[in-house]
Amino acid sequence: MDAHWLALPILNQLNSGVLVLTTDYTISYYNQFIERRLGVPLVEVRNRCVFDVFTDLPEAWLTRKLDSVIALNAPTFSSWEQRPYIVKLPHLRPVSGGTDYMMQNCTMLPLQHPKTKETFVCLLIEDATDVSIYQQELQQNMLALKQANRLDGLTKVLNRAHWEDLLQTELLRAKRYQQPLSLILFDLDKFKQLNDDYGHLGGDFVLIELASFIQSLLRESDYLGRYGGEEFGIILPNTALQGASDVAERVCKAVAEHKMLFNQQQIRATISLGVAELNTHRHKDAHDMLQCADIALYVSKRQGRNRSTKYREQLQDFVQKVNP
Ligand SMILES: Nc1nc2c(ncn2[C@@H]2O[C@H](COP(=O)(O)OP(=O)(O)OP(=O)(O)O)[C@@H](O)[C@H]2O)c(=O)[nH]1
Repeated sequence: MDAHWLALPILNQLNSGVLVLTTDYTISYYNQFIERRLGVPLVEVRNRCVFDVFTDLPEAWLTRKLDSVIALNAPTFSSWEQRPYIVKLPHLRPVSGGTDYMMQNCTMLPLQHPKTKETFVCLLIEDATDVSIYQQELQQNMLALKQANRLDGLTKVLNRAHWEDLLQTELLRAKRYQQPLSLILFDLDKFKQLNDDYGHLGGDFVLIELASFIQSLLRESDYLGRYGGEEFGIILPNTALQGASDVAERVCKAVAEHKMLFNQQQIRATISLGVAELNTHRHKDAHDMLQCADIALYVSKRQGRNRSTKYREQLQDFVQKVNP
């Protein structure tokens, strides 16, 4: 069967762009897919240089590609991920998802006229806008999911699992590069009473408010995490004991002075803190360091709350005496 008569109707119904160029880059043909989007009939631009008609084309890149297709007599492909579009065309999607132009996969094919033997290059342009938008959405959702997995649902600071992983990573890093590393554990004082006075919602409000307030007092390189109910931890990379203790004192004072408003009632809360520095000889993992900070926190509680304590060896004796 002679199939020539099929070509034109099919080319014009095709849901892809077909653009045919001569070897000196003049337009020989484009189908209705391009015509509709460009708004210029083929007869007006036939035999004109493609770079004069599509002024946004990446000329240097495209001539290199076209020349190699002609020279090698082999097709080449460019995906929207490498180059979002070659021929700048609007997409016809009602909801653009932030993309103004049609994302394109483009195959460049060498063609030869059967009679004249003249060489042409055909650019087959597939609309990849939908795929690119789905991929963007997927990436955004994956990112949000990853973030959600790392954050505490109530306070939106790091959750315990992720925070502990970070502590272990920072501990290994500090040991490897012989840098200091400190840790603060803190716990809200008399939080049970606060829950009783203002209800569980009031308690939740205080946790959320203080987590965000304390976060604002820290460096971006410090990691605040929720360790348990009303217990939190701060990892301070590259910080020695005295520096971490200064941070703890500053946070303790700021929290005590911070007024919070819940249901037209003013709430004040205090915290007790324990500070420990990494001892490369004694601490083999994050758990050992946490234990020291916990002892220091315990001492702060025993000594009247609303204060911070630096960990030192003698505190072990203090704990022993109180809890024989
Ligand atoms: N609202 C609220 N309360 C919580 C949450 N997690 C733990 N709590 C409460 O925090 C209180 C902690 O009480 P305790 O462990 O006795 O400590 P405390 O009352 O803070 O006393 P000290 O730590 O000794 O100062 C308990 O009543 C828990 O129910 C939470 O997510 N939201």
